[in-house]
Amino acid sequence: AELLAFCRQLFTQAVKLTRGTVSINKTHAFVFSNCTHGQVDSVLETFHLYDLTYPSLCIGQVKGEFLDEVVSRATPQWVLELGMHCGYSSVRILRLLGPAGRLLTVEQDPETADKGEEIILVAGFKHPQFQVLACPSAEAVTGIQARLGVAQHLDMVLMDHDTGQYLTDLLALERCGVLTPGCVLLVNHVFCLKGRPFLEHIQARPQCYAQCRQLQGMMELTWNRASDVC
Ligand SMILES: C[S@@+](CC[C@H](N)C(=O)[O-])C[C@H]1O[C@@H](n2cnc3c(N)ncnc32)[C@H](O)[C@@H]1O
Repeated sequence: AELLAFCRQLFTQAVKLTRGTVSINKTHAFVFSNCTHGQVDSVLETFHLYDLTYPSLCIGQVKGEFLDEVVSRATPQWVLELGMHCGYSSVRILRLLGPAGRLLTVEQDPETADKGEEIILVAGFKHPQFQVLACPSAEAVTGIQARLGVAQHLDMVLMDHDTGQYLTDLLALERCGVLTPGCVLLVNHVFCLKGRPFLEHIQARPQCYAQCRQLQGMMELTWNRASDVC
């Protein structure tokens, strides 16, 4: 069965390679025109269908289920997502938030941000459940306190943008004091070369960061800060 799964994966990858490079326009057009508008499950299934045949930047179903499990367990009120792309992970998060739950999602490319926002709306979510910030993560993180209003805290952060930017953004979040004790960080592609400074930072501070689980390069961490040692 494992060999069969491996062969299927190889075949899928080979098919995808013949379909060119990742395209936000193609992803958006496919999902927009093939899903049932207003039905969140249909939106996700249509992303999965696209992902079977075309190259895509979305985290996909396996990591998506990992994300679901983390969100369901953490029951966050405020979630920050860095790297929205076409809105796949945003939709997964939003469907699991409680009535008071809010998502701030960041995408540096304005056209991509528009397309991702449209997919979130198509899935049936409305403002102010979520807010799209079309700017680089560094800018979004710098102004995060103003966005959080009276809450002034984040319960969960998903990093799936530019691995070379992970540490800078994390340090900025630490500095502005918006991470609540117990805040969950879910960090994708954490083991790639550009992610090394981030990994070294958290591994050097076991009193501040507890490493929980990881799946295919996506790592779950908890921010334990309760003193000045961090
Ligand atoms: C891997 S995709 C995100 C996929 C998305 N999380 C999902 O699963 O559907 C990364 C996205 O982050 C954006 N990005 C890269 N660097 C960024 C930065 N510094 N600030 C904000 N967005 C960034 C890219 O434009 C791209 O759309």
